[in-house]
Amino acid sequence: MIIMKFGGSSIKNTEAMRRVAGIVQKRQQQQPLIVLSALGGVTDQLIRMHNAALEQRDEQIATEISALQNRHRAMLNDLIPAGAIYDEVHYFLNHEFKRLKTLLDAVKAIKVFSSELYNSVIGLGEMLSTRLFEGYLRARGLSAVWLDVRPVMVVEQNGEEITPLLEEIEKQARVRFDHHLQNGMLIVTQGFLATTRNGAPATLGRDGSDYTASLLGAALKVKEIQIWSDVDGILSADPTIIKEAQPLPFMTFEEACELAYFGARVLHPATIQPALTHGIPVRVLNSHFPDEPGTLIVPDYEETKHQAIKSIAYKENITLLTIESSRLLLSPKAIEDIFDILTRHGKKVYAVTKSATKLSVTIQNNGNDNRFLDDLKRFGRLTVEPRKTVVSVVGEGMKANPLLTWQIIKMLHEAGIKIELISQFARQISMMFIIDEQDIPRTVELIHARLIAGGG
Ligand SMILES: Nc1ncnc2c1ncn2[C@@H]1O[C@H](COP(=O)(O)OP(=O)(O)O)[C@@H](O)[C@H]1O
Ligand SMILES: N[C@@H](CC(=O)OP(=O)(O)O)C(=O)O
Repeated sequence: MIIMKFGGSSIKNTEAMRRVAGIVQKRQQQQPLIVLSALGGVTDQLIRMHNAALEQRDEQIATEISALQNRHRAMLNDLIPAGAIYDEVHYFLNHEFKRLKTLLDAVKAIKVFSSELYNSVIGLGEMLSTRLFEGYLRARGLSAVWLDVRPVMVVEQNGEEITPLLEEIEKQARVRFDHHLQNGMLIVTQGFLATTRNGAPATLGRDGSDYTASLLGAALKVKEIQIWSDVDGILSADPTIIKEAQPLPFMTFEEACELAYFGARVLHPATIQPALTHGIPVRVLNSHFPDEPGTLIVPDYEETKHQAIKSIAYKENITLLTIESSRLLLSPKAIEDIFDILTRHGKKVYAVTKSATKLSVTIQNNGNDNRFLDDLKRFGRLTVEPRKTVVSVVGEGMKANPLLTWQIIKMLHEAGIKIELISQFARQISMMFIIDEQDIPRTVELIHARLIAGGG
């Protein structure tokens, strides 16, 4: 059995969905369980609708709802001929659109943010896409069944932190999925969606469908977890900057995790952990070119070692905070308190460096609430530098080549690119540094040309 997860880019229109159905049909012998995201762009649209409802912007809500309905209905009309399956899916979609209106009315009525309402609204896209796809598979004559992932994907929610409850997920997956699998059915289910232990709607976070795939893969002990996207695998750099970026045939779990964490959007960073725990290989494939081999992510293998740097990733919208105070010299508790403040305000920390009296941390700039800065000022002189980027270069071979760090620093210095902060563990597979946002293209191009495409 395998998991096949298709992201929004793979099912964004009728043609794409037909292609995906063909891919699944060809691999039926491997007993795939299919995990789908919402159609490309739909989750963003649902977030816009939710925000419009909070701000009572009725006209915008009406326009967005009709665009969403038209898009799904047009696909239904194209994909499924008139008949019982069409009627069933049509009824389901209408029911979900009505539910969406009710939820948005509730958001408008209470006028304050409710995480339950928010999660219900933004999770609706996966309900629509999966029902459409399952109906289409049946219309093609395949034995498919639509299953609701929400009672299976049980999580604990603590503020913004989501922890999947693995034992419960495994138990629920066995109870709800096993007999369909034994009957040879193609299960179609939703990525991204989850439910808290108390039954409240939740999600696994943006781009979380990859994580769903690996959690289900681990729960059902599958042979392989496949992440199907719109690129030929994990590439040597972001293809939007480097057109000639090349797919990497193999990666270790550790390399993939680092790259995903530092911005290689093609894979959600949490995907690796459940797969790693159970030693299940993850393969990243292109739904536009399904016969390409893609990238296979495995615990370890020899060939990786020869190329020092394999890929480069970056994460924008980073703020560099530096606190300068003699308290940092004398009180270890001050550091604990600083991290406590960042955690309480939901700030994800990417890199940290400390000297005798200075502490620098880089955080993702999420949201406009800057009250945490006032809290941090209590500790000493605070410098806030926004619009930074964390860049990470990754490759198993870096362990054996400490001079690479020096080469990168020298190269960027000669190009006039200022590095703000460097973070690297000794004998590790990655190195990370902070630059100005405006220097991203030049930095990525330089490192890719000289140290990745050039072979290092
Ligand atoms: N190193 C990388 N390798 C592959 N893709 C990358 C990388 N860095 C960024 N990307 C981007 O990630 C995109 C795929 O992620 P995403 O749009 O979330 O796909 P999906 O809808 O399939 O989940 C690619 O189209 C590509 O532009
Ligand atoms: N639809 C959700 C979950 C997801 O994973 O989407 P995608 O696979 O298209 O990145 C989101 O946009 O966040």
